[in-house]
Amino acid sequence: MNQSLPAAPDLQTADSAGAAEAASTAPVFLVGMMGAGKTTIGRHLARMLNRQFIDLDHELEARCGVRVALIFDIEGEEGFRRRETALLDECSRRQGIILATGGGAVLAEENRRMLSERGLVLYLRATAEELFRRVARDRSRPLLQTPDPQARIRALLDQREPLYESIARLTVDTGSAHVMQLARDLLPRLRHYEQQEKPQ
Ligand SMILES: Nc1ncnc2c1ncn2[C@@H]1O[C@H](COP(=O)(O)OP(=O)(O)OP(=O)(O)O)[C@@H](O)[C@H]1O
Ligand SMILES: O=C(O)C1=C[C@@H](O)[C@@H](O)[C@H](O)C1
Ligand SMILES: [Mg+2]
Repeated sequence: MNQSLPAAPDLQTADSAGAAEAASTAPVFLVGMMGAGKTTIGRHLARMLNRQFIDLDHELEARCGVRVALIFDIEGEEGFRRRETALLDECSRRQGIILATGGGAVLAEENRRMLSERGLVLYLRATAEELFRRVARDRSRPLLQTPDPQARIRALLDQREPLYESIARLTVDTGSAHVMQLARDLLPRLRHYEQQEKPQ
C-alpha cells in the first residue's frame, strides 16, 4: 500500500511518587500470548508497586498515530516488527518500569536478548482455549483475523511457548483467577526476586 505513517513523537515520561526508588530498580517485562493478560495485569502491578507502566503496543500506536492493525495493513508484519524492535530497544533501557510487550515481541532473537539482559522477564501463561475465550470477540489483533482464529492461537502458542520459556525468570499460570488477584499474588514474588538481585 502506498501510504506512510507519520513521524513519531517523543516518548512521554510519566512521573510517579516512586520514581526515585524505581530509578535504580530493574524493569519488569511481561511476555506471553495475545490475551495472556500482559496489559491488564501489568497495569495493576504498576499501580500496586507505584511504578510507571508502559504498554509497547499502545506506545507504538501513540507514536504512529494509528492502531496496530493499520500498521500491519500499511507496512505488513515485517514493518510492524521493525518498529516493535526499535521501540523495545528504547523502552527496555528504562529503570523501574513495568513493560507489557506485544505477544510476538519474543520472536526476534535480538528482542529476547534485550529482555533477558535488561530486566526481569515474567511469562503469563494460559492455554489456547483460555486465550481464545478472552480475545474471541476483539477484532483489534490482526493475526487473529482468519477463518479459524482458535487454530491460529494454537499454532502461535506451539511456536512461541519455548521462546517465552527460554527467557522467563518467573512464570505465572493465569488460569481462571481474577486479574487483580493474579497481580496481588505476584507482588511477593517480584519483591523476593528484587531483594535477591540487589548488590550485597
Ligand atoms: N486471567 C484472566 N482471567 C480472565 N480474563 C482475563 C485474564 N487475563 C486477561 N483477561 C482478559 O483478556 C483480555 C485480553 O487481555 P490483555 O489485553 O491484558 O492481554 P494481552 O496479553 O495484553 O494481549 P496482547 O498481546 O494482544 O496485547 C482482556 O479483556 C482481559 O480483561
Ligand atoms: O501476538 C502477536 O504477534 C501480536 C500481539 C499484539 O500484542 C500486537 O503486538 C500485535 O497484534 C501482534
Ligand atoms: Mg496487550
